[in-house]
Amino acid sequence: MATLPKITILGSLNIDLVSYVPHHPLPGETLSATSFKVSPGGKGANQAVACGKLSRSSSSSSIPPSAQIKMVGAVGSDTYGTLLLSNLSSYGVDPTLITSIPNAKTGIAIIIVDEPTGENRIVLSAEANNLCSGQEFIEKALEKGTDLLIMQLEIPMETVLAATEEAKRRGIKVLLNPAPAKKLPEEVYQGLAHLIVNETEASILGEVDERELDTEEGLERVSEGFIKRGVENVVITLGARGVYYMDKSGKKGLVEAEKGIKVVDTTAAGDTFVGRYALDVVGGGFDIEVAVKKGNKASAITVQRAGAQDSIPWKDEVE
Ligand SMILES: Nc1ncnc2c1ncn2[C@@H]1O[C@H](COP(=O)(O)OP(=O)(O)OP(=O)(O)O)[C@@H](O)[C@H]1O
Repeated sequence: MATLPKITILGSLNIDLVSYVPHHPLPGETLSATSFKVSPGGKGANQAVACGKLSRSSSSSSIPPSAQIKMVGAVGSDTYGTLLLSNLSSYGVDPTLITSIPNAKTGIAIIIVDEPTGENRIVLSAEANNLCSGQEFIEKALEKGTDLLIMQLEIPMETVLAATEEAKRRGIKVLLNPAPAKKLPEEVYQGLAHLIVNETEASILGEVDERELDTEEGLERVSEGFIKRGVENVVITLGARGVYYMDKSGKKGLVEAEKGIKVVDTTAAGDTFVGRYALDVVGGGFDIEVAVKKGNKASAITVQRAGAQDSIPWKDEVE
């Protein structure tokens, strides 16, 4: 049997503790929530789940998986850590390279959602995610046979930078989704295979006003800027407008978002896009336009469902 292409995600794992309230509490106020839920999250884990679900069938037997997905990161030695690992397994992601750090706590996001308006307030405690540093993580992320390394910016920047440099040295392709946006050193862009940004990230990293992205000419200028800095493939996701792409050969275009759908919750739309696009990167005969169109279709399914990882479609739902 041919070996499956291998994608590794090096990034964050969090547990979201979500309380739904009739209004945001005032200072000193104790408020009863109308409902509460615990759900696995973190951009790293969400993108790993997107790769896992989109590379295999929900019924597991009918379609064989199209890729092997591994996650590298850190959790605490608590029940939330255990929950995150078993959750990844259930979505087809191999969690065995994730480090459970003794005496550390798992990353937590405390989210309060005002039910009438949907406005949320979030307190993020990165905890174990902040301890994701050192050569051990880089070696795991670049294990022999890795075809693509995906990273975001919810773990220490020095880990992302060191892993990027080492991946380039070893000839392993990197897909960087620099979220949340932070300025990056220029050498990151040089030889970077795939850069996927949303509008906010594009304007911060591209050093332009967000209004510049309102027109196709503006999107072209910003993308060209990244290509000149050494990126091979640039993708800007535009929410309800769709996706803009450009590669170093000059191939470019705007793919419109799917129309006539009922948008319920856009959480994890970007993560779904990254997962579907990544599977095309390792699938052979990569064509940026085709990869972007598939990503756009998959994330249109995610926005029609509530939740984060739950809302990401399986392979048999997009084919
Ligand atoms: N309202 C929508 N209708 C159709 N498709 C959408 C809509 N919103 C998002 N999408 C799809 O999802 C992709 C990613 O969305 P977006 O640009 O908002 O990413 P993001 O800001 O990284 O999202 P998130 O952080 O919530 O995961 C879009 O490029 C588009 O393909």
